[in-house]
Amino acid sequence: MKPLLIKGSRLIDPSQDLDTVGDLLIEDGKIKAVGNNLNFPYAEIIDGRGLILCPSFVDVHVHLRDPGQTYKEDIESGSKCAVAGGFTTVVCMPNTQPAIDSPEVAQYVIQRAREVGLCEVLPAGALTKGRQGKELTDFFALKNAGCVALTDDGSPLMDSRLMEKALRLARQLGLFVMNHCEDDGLARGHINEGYVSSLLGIAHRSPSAEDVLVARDCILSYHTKGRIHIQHLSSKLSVEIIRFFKEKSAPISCEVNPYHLFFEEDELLKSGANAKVNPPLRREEDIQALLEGIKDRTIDCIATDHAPHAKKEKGLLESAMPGMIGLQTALPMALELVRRGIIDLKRMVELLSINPAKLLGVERGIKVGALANLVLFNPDQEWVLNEETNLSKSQNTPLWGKTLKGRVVMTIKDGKIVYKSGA
Ligand SMILES: NC(=O)N[C@@H](CC(=O)O)C(=O)O
Ligand SMILES: [Zn+2]
Repeated sequence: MKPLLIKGSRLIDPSQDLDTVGDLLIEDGKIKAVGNNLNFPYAEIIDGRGLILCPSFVDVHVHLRDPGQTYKEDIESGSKCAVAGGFTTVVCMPNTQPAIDSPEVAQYVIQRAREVGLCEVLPAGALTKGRQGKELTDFFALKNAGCVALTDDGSPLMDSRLMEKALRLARQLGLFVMNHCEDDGLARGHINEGYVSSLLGIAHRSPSAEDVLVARDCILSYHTKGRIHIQHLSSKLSVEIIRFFKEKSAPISCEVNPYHLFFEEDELLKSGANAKVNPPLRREEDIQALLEGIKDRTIDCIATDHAPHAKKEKGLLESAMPGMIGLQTALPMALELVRRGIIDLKRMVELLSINPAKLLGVERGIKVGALANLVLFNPDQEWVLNEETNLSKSQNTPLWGKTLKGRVVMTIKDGKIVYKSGA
């Protein structure tokens, strides 16, 4: 591979307290030099002027639907979406068919991702066999097969005794537990409990469903000292509960799906089932609480919960599958937070790259000698997510056909260009 010399971009890396314009040389997969007026005659020169170069993004919550539901996404199409969105590491959820509840399925995912050769795909193993919530999986075997975390995502683990045991066991194995926090009994409905659910007469999923399980899992993490990662936060009170337990030094981390930072429940009246997601889009007061959590570091990372569904699965609201695709839209949405003055670019890179990388123990950073996992993006380029630009097998997002601001120009994984935008 020819060395790459990216010249004149704005280099941003909060882990190195770096925000400066300069040149960066990549050789043999690693960052070889960072500085001004670098000249290496044998290198491929990339003009980075007017662009931002930062550590590539890490997504701890994606659904690649492979094995078993590859009609709506697979490891190849999902990897293409990831690198086009600036991600070079993703954690894929185990709600596949069969579930990732055995070493064999975990190994399939890892091998397939290596064959595709675009993005590092790290499987999360299921917490319980078949994600049934009844019997813990073999955490030791799943860890040895390459699983980095354990979750039954798509479903909560309701049995508190099992959750307590899982936290203890995962801690001993150096794994962490993630949970989809919506209490089954309170989340039988489809959309947020509010004016839209009453207007449409559709059964709701109350915020209490999330708050109750977030509180339980924080309490269990506090007592067991087992690491819990709360997935896709959506409610005001759950942010406050996590803030309280983080102040008591419980080993808790959490994520937010960008859609919950921008869209209220009334988006369902505009986008129909394309705005149906679990947990559901809620209200302005929830959005404000999540944004507060983004600012004061209660929320550790942005995770897309990229959840592809086929058109036929996004018909009537009640029967539609919940979830939205998000790998290619995370950057423009996160940049909108910067444009609105809610966070700065350094905090954005922390949320999309540095923090999720730390959660997983994967390396990210602009420092000489580090593996070159980088993304070069144009924060001002406008583009539309449509048939031409979408790389997912699915199109389920309220952002379909909308103009987005901010686009990846190039994504580099271990020194190799794995994505280059056509435009
Ligand atoms: N978030 C969703 O609404 N759907 C996810 C499952 C999940 O993450 O809960 C999916 O797999 O489609
Ligand atoms: Zn979930």
